[in-house]
Parts: sequence; structure tokens; C-alpha cells
Amino acid sequence: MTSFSNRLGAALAAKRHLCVGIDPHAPLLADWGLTDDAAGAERMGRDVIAAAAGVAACVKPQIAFFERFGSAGYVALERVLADARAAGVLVIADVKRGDIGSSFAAYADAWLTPGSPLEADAMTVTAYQGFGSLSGAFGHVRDHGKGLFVLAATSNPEAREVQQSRRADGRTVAQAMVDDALAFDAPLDTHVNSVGVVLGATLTLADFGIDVTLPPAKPALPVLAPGFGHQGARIEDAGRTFGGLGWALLANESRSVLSGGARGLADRVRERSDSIARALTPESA
Ligand SMILES: O=c1ccn([C@@H]2O[C@H](COP(=O)(O)O)[C@@H](O)[C@H]2O)c(=O)[nH]1
Repeated sequence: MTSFSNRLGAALAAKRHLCVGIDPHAPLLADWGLTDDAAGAERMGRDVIAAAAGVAACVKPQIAFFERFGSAGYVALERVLADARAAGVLVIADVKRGDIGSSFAAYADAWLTPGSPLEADAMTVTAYQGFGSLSGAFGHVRDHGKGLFVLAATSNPEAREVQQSRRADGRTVAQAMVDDALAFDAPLDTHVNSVGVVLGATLTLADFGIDVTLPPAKPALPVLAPGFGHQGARIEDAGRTFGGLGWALLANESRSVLSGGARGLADRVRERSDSIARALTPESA
């Protein structure tokens, strides 16, 4: 078994930082000449996998756009995930799961168990019920080489009221999420932690009171950063926004890459991937 952190580390070492979103919005499906149904979502997802293979670091299917088609949407997503496994494309399932421990463990079984129909490499999670409530996934991380991305400072403006709040210990909620992710014991043979965080590209870390200072021996903290493209953040600013975190940055773009149809998709993925690699090189950061 090759772990998520090892595979992610290999992609990052090859200067791949782009995470291509798979978000089959109705207008995008129309733009692609596809029907607004499960078949259309499946076609878009499978085309994205083909374009991302060997070029992007990972893909991120957004479950909401499959779930709106009910069971047919889940079947479509299963087929997209099967394509990704066959093509060796890393998948972060954007499912934002969180619950009391026993229920959360069932989510981890669904998304992170090898052989599960919905098996992904990593999933997004919320620790609003306490970081400890995520422990049902820690076995999947340690024993099955899976990964987690904990929402810390999200890209939407409404999140600030909650995530910038200060806890009794003086840290912001966002900083506490980062600290808990950093404290997760990574296997010794990896350069990248298996537990990372979601930090929106539309924000400044200072606004959220976030200081991500890694202890010297620690593997890098993977950061999934949505907000580039359609939400206004510019890939060219990624080095400045994320500073020393750049090495393990996964810059997500969904609508901005998907817009324009299937034709030209491979070129757009290549162009965005090259741009983010350039933005993160020390000379231009
Ligand atoms: O803080 C967050 C967390 C998740 N998202 C998700 O990322 C994509 C962004 O799509 P764009 O089209 O590139 O804006 C989408 O699936 C969101 O649900 C986020 O935007 N911000």
C-alpha cells in the first residue's frame, strides 16, 4: 500500500499543486453540452479525470453536485472514482463530514475503506463537534494510508464570525484546527502529514490569527486551498498568501477550469498547473 501522504508527497515533489474540482453545476453541464442529470455529471467527472492524470496533483469531486441526483448521482460518482483509481489520480472527496464519533466512523468507513464503492484517498471533514470526534477515521489514516482535510478557515465570507472567534485559551477557532491537525502523528517515513487543513485562498492567515510554524522535525502540513479563480483569489498571489506553506499547497479551482466545455479542458488544466507551479517557486513568491 502506498499511503496518501507518500503519493501526495510525490506529486508535490514533481511541482504538481493543482487540485481540479469536479463540480457539475447545471450551467456548466449546459456549457459542456451535457444533460443536467447523473449521466451528465458522470461524463464531466470522467473527462476531468482523463485531463488531470499526470498533470494535476489531485481532483476534488464536490459531493453536493452528485447528491442532487439521488442514488443515480452516487452511482455516477462511484464510476468517476473508479476511473481515478485506474488512472492513479489522487482524490479528495469534498464531503465535509462531521458528527458524534460513532456516526462519523461510519462516514470514514464509507469514504476511506479500501474496496468501498466510494473509496477516496482523503476527505474533507468538519471538527465542529470537537477534533476528537474525528477519531473514527484515524485508523483509516494510519492503517490504510488515507488522509483528512479539516476545515479551519474557509473561503466564504460568512465563515469569519465563527472561525475568527477566540477560544478561552486565546487562540482563534481556525488556529486550534490547524494546531490539532499538526499534532496528528504522521508516519516517520513521510514528508507530508496525512492530516491537513482547508484554508481558503480568499483570506489572509493573519485575519484568522493563524500562525503555522512547523516544529523542525515535522512533515509539511498539507493545505487544501479553495477560492482561486471564480471566487476571486489569484493563483499568481499564492506564494504571498501562503508563505512558507507553499510546498504542500493544493490550489483548488473548479468553475474557472471547468468553464469552456470539454474541448480545451486538458489545455486549461495544464495551463493552471504550470501557473501554480510558477507562483510557488521561490524566485516569484
Ligand atoms: O472553504 C471552502 C471549502 C470548500 N470549497 C469548495 O471548493 C470548491 C470551489 O469551487 P470554485 O468553483 O473554484 O469556486 C467548491 O466545491 C466548494 O464547495 C470552497 O469553495 N471553500
